Amino acid sequence: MGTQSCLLGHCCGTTPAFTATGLSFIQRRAVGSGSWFARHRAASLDLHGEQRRCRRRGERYAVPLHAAGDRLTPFRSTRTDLSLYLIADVAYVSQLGSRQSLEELTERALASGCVRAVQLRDKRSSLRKTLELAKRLRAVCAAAGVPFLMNDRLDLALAVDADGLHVGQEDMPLEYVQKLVPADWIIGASAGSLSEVTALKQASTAERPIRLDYIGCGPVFGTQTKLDAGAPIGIRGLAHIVEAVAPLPVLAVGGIGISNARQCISQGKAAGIACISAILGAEDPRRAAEDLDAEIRRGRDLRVHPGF
Ligand SMILES: Cc1ncc(COP(=O)(O)OP(=O)(O)O)c(N)n1
Ligand SMILES: Cc1ncsc1CCOP(=O)(O)O
Repeated sequence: MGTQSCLLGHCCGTTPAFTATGLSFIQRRAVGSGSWFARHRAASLDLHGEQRRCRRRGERYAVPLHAAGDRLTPFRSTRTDLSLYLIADVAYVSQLGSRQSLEELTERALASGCVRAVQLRDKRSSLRKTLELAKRLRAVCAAAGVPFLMNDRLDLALAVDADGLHVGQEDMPLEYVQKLVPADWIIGASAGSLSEVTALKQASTAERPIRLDYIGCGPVFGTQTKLDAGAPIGIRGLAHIVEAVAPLPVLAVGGIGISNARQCISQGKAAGIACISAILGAEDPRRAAEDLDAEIRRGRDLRVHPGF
C-alpha cells in the first residue's frame, strides 16, 4: 500500500474506500472543502485555467501521481495525444551513415503530420554540441507544431525552452525534476518492470505528489538501438505495466515497427508507440510515420471490435 493510502487510513481509522471516480471518500470530502486536493483534482480537468489561477496565486502546479492511494493519475487528461512518439537518436543516425542530418530526417517524419512528439536523445556528444542540436531540433518541431522533449538533460531542456523532459530510473528523480520545470511541461518516465513502477509510485507522497504525463515502457521487443535496454518484456509484460499504472498513458518502446505496432495497442493496451529505427532508419521517414500511424489506428479499432 502506498504511503498516501497509509496516511489516509490512519487519519480516519479506516481503510480508504475507492470509488468509481478513483477518489476515496476522504478525498471526496477534501474536494468539497476547497482543499489542496480540490485544486489539483480540478487541475487535471481544466489544465490551462488551473495553471493560470495557480500562477496568479504564485503557486506551483502539480497533480498527484497516485491521487487515490496506489494509482497513478495523469497530469493532464489523456487527450494529450502522444500516440506516435519519435525518439531522435543522435548515435543511431550517425551510425546509419545517412547523408541527411538528424534534423532533416526528423523534418521529413514530421511532414507526415502523424508524429505527435519528438524527444532528442544524445548520449555521447559534448554538452555544447547537444545544446546546438537541441536548438535546431526544437525549431524544427516548433515549425511543425509538435512538442519537443529532451532525454535525461534537464539543464539543456531548460536552456532551449523545451516542451518537456523524459527521465529514466537513473536520471534526476521526478520529485526534483518537478521542482525545477515549468508547470506546463510534458513529463515522461521509463518503467520496464513492475518493480520500477513501484519505485515511481513510492517517490510520490501526499506531501510531495509527483506529476507525470506518460510512462515509456520497454524494451517490449529486441532492439539494437539501446544495447543496455535489458531483456524484452513482450506484449504480456507491456499489458501488465499498462494495468499497473492506469490511467496513466503508456508508450511501448523497443523494437517497435510496422509488424508489431498494432499488437502493442490492441493487446498490449498501450496508448502509443515510441520508436527510433522504424522511422529514422526508413528509406522514407514520412511514409514510415504514416504507416505506423495507420497501424496505431487499426490497433485501436481492434480493441473496440476484437473480430475486426
Ligand atoms: C519514450 C521513451 N521511453 C523510454 C525511454 C528510455 O529512457 P531511459 O530509460 O532513460 O533510457 P535512455 O533513453 O536514457 O537510454 C526513452 N528514452 N523514451
Ligand atoms: C530508447 C529505448 N528505450 C528502451 S528501448 C529503446 C530503443 C528504441 O529504439 P528502436 O525503436 O530502434 O528499437
